[in-house]
Amino acid sequence: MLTLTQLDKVYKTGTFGSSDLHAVRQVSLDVQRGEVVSLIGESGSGKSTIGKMVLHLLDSTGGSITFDGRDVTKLGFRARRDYYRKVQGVFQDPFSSFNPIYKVDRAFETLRRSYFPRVSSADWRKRLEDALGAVTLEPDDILGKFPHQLSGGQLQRLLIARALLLDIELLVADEIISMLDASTRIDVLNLLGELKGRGLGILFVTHDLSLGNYVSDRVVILYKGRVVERGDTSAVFDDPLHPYTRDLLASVPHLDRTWEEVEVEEAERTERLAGRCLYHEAVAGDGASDGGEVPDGVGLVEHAPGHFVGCFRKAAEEPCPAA
Ligand SMILES: Nc1ncnc2c1ncn2[C@@H]1O[C@H](COP(=O)(O)OP(=O)(O)OP(=O)(O)O)[C@@H](O)[C@H]1O
Repeated sequence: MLTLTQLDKVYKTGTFGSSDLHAVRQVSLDVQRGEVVSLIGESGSGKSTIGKMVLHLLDSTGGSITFDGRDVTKLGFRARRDYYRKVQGVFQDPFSSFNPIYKVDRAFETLRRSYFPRVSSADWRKRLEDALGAVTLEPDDILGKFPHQLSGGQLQRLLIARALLLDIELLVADEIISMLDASTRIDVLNLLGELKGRGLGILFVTHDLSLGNYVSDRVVILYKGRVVERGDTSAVFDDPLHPYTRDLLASVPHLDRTWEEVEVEEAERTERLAGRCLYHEAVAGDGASDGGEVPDGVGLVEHAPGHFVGCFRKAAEEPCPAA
């Protein structure tokens, strides 16, 4: 459904845009219907920039984004409207998504005016109630209220309901639960699970590995704007290959294992992978040059079925440890 191919974003920074900040480098990934793909990385790794490019809130500087085969990087006004029927985003801070001086109903009214001007009031009310029901909100508890009269979790679910009114096929969920308390978090996560069950594709942006592990079918690990590893969630979490992924995972406490057990496992893995780079080994094995050429066009090699890893250097400028 959604395919990013060698997507790039360079921000112009500094006085009069004199410097370049390469925030996203050659990122390739895809999201299919009915699956959750998590984009995981530390702050500044380029996750939100990718989400915003998918949502057409930012222009890319290279590569392509296609939705059902159609390039969506250069949509005109009308085509963009159609795209937003199918693709919507929900962001971290639900409070800033609502204008505090208007009742929350206004967010739905603007949607109705833009997309459903011919729908009767009775029909609209029914659709609204269905969408609110899908996110387990009672219309009478919510409608007619100002944003400050609702909790963060209620507002976040309202935003998801608003997206659902459009019959979306892809949701970009950017850190949508990081501002919610623990009990509301699980409600929203379970809601995402339900929506996925109904065929929605979700690009889930998070810096939280545990969340990524909990919700996703596949994960994409991003470091300094590059994909360093991606694959089925269990493959990446059970056998992290890239040094960055291993560092990330080693820093997460495990409820089911002691630190000692984790340390032994990690020491074994470190010994197995020391001084190696699976990417360059695979490239050399293929008879390709070892000079940083990209054999598959995305800078990753498939180490095991569905499990891809990039060069073991930790930044594009650094030398490969195996070089
Ligand atoms: N509008 C902008 N102009 C210039 N640089 C930007 C802009 N937005 C983001 N950046 C820079 O691009 C890089 C990636 O930022 P981005 O917000 O995509 O990262 P992130 O992984 O989503 O981080 P976080 O989890 O903190 O939101 C960072 O170095 C950031 O400072």
